[in-house]
Amino acid sequence: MEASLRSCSVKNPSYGFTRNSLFSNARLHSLSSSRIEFVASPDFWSAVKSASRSRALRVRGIRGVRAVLEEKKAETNQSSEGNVNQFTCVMKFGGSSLASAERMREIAELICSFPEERPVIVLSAMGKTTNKLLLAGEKAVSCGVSNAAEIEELCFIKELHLRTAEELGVDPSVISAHLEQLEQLLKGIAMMKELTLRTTDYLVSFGECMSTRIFAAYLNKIGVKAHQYDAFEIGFITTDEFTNADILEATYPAVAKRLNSDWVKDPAIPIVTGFLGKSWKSCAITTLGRGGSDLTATTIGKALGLKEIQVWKDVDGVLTCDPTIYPCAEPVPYLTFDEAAELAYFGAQVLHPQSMRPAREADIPVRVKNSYNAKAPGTLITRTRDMSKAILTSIVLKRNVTMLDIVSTRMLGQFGFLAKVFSIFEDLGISVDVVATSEVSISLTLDPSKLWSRELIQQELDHVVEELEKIAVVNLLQGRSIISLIGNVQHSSLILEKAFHVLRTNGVNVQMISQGASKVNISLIVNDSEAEQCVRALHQSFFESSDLFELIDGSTNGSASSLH
Ligand SMILES: Nc1ncnc2c1ncn2[C@@H]1O[C@H](COP(=O)(O)OP(=O)(O)O)[C@@H](O)[C@H]1O
Ligand SMILES: N[C@@H](CC(=O)OP(=O)(O)O)C(=O)O
Repeated sequence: MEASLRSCSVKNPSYGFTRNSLFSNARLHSLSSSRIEFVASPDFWSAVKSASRSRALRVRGIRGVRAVLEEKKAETNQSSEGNVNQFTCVMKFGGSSLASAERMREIAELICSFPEERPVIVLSAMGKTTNKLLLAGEKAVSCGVSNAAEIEELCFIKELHLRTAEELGVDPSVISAHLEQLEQLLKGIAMMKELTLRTTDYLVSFGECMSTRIFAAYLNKIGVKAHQYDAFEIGFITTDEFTNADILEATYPAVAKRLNSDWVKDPAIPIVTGFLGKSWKSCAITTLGRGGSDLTATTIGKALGLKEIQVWKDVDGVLTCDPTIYPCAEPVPYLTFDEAAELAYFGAQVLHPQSMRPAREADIPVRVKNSYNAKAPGTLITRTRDMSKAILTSIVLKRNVTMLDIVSTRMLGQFGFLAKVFSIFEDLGISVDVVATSEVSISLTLDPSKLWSRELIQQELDHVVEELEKIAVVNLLQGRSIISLIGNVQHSSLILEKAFHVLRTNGVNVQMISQGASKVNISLIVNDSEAEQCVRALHQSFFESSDLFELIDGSTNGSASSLH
């Protein structure tokens, strides 16, 4: 076992050290009368940390002597708990990379093509399995117990997973218990005629539980030793907001300890379920919100202190806009964590909105790559990047947004208006996306899916308006879109000048505008019906013509594609 070197100096050197005073799970490295150096097992360091906040330790066998442990940096990779790290990177593969046996074979080859890496692998469910499971759950509520086994989506999922196992030459018994339990669960839902959020999470967990079992079995079959892990069994502790749970801090040391110590006992590539966790209160399975496997990957990256987090998608990295809106979108080579977080939060499906947080906290680069085109450089996301030539990075569209215009019924100079408005949103548990204010009025937008999990239903909206009307005149406007211009807000005047020119020539009236405190995002609110046309026109203007480059540095040599 490789281990880290720690040094330990004695505060009262007159006592000295002997070989006998060594800790049972530390190996002697060097010894003098006042200083001892040893190689410690991963467990040792966490025991020390939990035993003493000051990191001072009473050395066993020498009464009265206090030793101060110092960490010797940079000897080896360290996990979040100071454990020795056995792994170099995390590689996450989404549903689009795992849609069939053929794709799984290619992913196995891809992993093996990096023999210098010791990766942790995070997998999503195969293809569109999560959507199918959700649909199966909805159908089960009203189909009757006797019809539950025949639900089309259940049959599809069974067939896909059994066929994949067969085509990969894997024993179907690795998933047969799960398929059986899934059918039982759907019958249970049919019997109860009810699908709670907690049951929804249990239901969708079958997707990741099965994809990881098939893939780990396949790697073992081709001679690559792998070990399947359910995230909810290895320390992914979450809040109990079912369908949109948040990772709790306790996750980091727990996951590091489990993965590292298992590797020490029996080295094998960990194949971990993305998207899933365990509620700290109820101990039930939770999910991290749609696309949550990205967050699983960055959490593991931080827990293990890895050098890189890779998320493998079906596109050549983060693109200048959603390719389904405009196929001419181009890859963005570099992004900061802030840019990527804004982009994800404001609707770019390519990354989970919370996934940048652990990577940013631990300062670990995230690389977005294409599993269909591994040679493409992808997008590298880091804390900082050269912004000297950056103007606009990406254009993001969030549809189906509700906008509220709130005008105070009191006089100008009335203080506390903003506080009152926001306390109403807080009380109702509603998240606000974009805000623009004056002293007596506020325009804001509400997240369409209220944290990704459920629709802001009309009843809830009526309730918001009712509460706000106690202090203001309220105008509710539905069917709006947020177009977010992610980029270098140092050039905000230039970006706005160009954007408004484009929108004016396309006959579009902007209904609200806001520049975020993060200084990487300008948001424009337009009608849903005009939004896609706006994105295409903005893309053409910002990324496909060279006049912007000329405007920024007066040069005529630049190309538009160097501007992000
Ligand atoms: N700005 C963007 N850059 C790249 N992809 C985007 C962007 N906006 C939306 N997408 C969509 O995100 C998809 C990739 O994300 P996702 O489906 O979650 O991948 P996976 O399932 O592999 O994790 C792409 O196929 C693309 O259609
Ligand atoms: N399977 C889950 C989690 C996930 O991250 O999926 P993907 O990586 O395919 O976006 C979902 O569909 O939401």
